Amino acid sequence: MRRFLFVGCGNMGGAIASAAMRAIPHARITVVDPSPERAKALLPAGMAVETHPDFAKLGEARFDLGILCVKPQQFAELSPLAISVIRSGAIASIMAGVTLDALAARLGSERIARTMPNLPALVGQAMTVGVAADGLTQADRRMVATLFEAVGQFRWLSDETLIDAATAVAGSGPGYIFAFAQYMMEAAVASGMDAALADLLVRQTFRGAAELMHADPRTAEELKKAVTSKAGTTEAGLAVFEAEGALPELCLKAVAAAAQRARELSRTAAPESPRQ
Ligand SMILES: NC(=O)C1=CN([C@@H]2O[C@H](COP(=O)(O)OP(=O)(O)OC[C@H]3O[C@@H](n4cnc5c(N)ncnc54)[C@H](O)[C@@H]3O)[C@@H](O)[C@H]2O)C=CC1
Ligand SMILES: O=C(O)[C@@H]1CCC=N1
Repeated sequence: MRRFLFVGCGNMGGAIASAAMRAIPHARITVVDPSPERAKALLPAGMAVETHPDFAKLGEARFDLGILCVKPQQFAELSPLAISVIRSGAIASIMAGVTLDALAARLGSERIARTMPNLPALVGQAMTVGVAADGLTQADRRMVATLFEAVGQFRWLSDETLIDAATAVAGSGPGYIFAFAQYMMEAAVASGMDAALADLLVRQTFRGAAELMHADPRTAEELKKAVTSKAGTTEAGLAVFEAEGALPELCLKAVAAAAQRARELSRTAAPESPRQ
């Protein structure tokens, strides 16, 4: 039996805890969240989860893995009691921009993984990367990988500096895709469609394109060419997206800006004193 402690059960904690309950046999899940009603609403009905508003009743409890799913500011405010419970086992953080050094300094433990999942965890299709501190054992690494494989795909990174780029591409990536869908819907409405039809056309086009890209071994560029007829409509649309300074350059700039923000968050969340 694996005992998982979820610290924070909002969008991401709720999604990962739900998947763990479904996919990991004998997982025993405990959730601490000051909004237990919201937390329960985000978890599947009828599943056995112990939910607490704080750590008051957990002083003696021990866990195999604590998963930190709070915002970085909320992490900074965790009580000494919370920290002593969390560090009873291995620890996985999903917080953007909180480094292994900052985690180790605050938690007083080296059995830590810093991970970055994304919101499609809600439908079991997350992309998660992780980087392990030296103190994480092989058994801990397998436990962390098993947890994140329950919500999608998981890869270990060998270098922590890559996690900022991974955050900019995959952590934030669904937000860019949803923004693109939003603008396509707005363009469809501007072309005369009603909002419901625009919504249907864009949702199904995104779903179909994503499933094709998953199922078909051709590269994204090859698939793009398969849609594009010589002197046809796609070519006309792509000429706008691929004009100088347009989408390719915007993607480079957006990923660089998000990675830069991740680095800034790391500096803000840096430990006040270096770890011993
Ligand atoms: N939303 C996203 O797409 C992604 C978010 N992340 C990271 O996940 C973390 C959580 O993000 P969301 O789930 O979106 O936020 P959220 O606001 O939905 O969830 C945070 C939860 O933590 C709870 N909380 C606050 N203080 C607490 C405490 N002292 N003890 C226990 N629980 C406490 C809140 O009540 C809330 O339910 C952030 O650090 C973010 O960087 C990582 C990847 C993707
Ligand atoms: O926007 C953020 O900071 C978090 C991390 C990746 C997705 N959401």
